[in-house]
Amino acid sequence: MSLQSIKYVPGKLDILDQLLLPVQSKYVAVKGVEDGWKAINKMQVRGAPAIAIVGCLSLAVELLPEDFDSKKSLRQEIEGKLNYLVSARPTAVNMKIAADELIALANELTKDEAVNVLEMKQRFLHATEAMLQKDIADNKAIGKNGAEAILNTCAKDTAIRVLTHCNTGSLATAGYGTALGVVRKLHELKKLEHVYCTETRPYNQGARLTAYELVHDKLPATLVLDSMVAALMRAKNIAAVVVGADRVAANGDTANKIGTYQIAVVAKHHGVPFFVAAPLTSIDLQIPSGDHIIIEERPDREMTHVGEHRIAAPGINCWNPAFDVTPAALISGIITERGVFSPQKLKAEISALVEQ
Ligand SMILES: CSC[C@H]1O[C@H](OP(=O)(O)O)[C@H](O)[C@@H]1O
Repeated sequence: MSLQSIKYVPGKLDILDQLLLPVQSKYVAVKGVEDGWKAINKMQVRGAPAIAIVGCLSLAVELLPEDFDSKKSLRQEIEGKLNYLVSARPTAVNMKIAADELIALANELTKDEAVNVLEMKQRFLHATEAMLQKDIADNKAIGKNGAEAILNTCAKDTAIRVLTHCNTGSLATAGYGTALGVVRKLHELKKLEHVYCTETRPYNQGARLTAYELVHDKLPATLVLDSMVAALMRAKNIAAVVVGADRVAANGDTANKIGTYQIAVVAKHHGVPFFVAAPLTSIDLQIPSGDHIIIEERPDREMTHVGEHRIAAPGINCWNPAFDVTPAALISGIITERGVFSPQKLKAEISALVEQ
């Protein structure tokens, strides 16, 4: 059982094909940007941070053997290929933010007369490669900050039960995870009595991926159906919900896997704190609210079939949005690597951090 979703050395990128998990653990080569785009679009790799990392590294492996006759031509290649990668899936913002930052770096290096085209390529490659370790460090910080925030809402001397949705672990990131990183930290602190994970229809990130990670790490865990969340909160004394994010708007509205919104509504009804865990690279201060987030709609077949087996009547219409938006009013806190923020103060506090 491998939990390393991404394997990279300069010139070689392999990803764990998450469409085959948990039955088969198989790595597939990503030899360039077209492979990267297809792997992201088909969801062989998924999860907002992992999408950005695999997208950018797919460009790195493509550029490494290439020679460029000018910095301008290299810059044009970088900008064109990164913007193409952003088009693979529209909702998660991490790929867009990474693309914008790397394009800004390419523009800066193009203007710097002290940098030749070879050095420009090397510095670009190093910037993409740095994403791997930074993501793991961010996730460890998110885990620590999130565990502290959740424990602060509970009686100090008790281990707690938490619920999570979709997959936000090592299979959605470079390692450790965001919301699942918080769960891992609670376990490390011996404060996790039990974690419940939803199956997360129709791609089944919970049943296929989160359960895979929890069994691998030997955490006390139970899989529940998406339809069980209300009954679970009534019966099992859930202390907190912690989920990931694909895009957090400036007012704290959060786009995340479909089903997150209704979990937040049920948590409100039961008085259960509801936390979002995400790196700053998932926060889009350029959009004022969740109304501006594009929600990806995916193929009907993801709903009508499980693998090759049809489970829905032929001819039925389907609606398959991959995400929904949870209003900031339902979110207790947004857990990041730089701290935990109330949605109402997010924009002001993140802006102040970025300006530092
Ligand atoms: C840390 S992963 C964030 C986010 O991505 C997942 O969506 P998908 O599996 O479609 O890429 C899910 O919404 C996670 O919460």
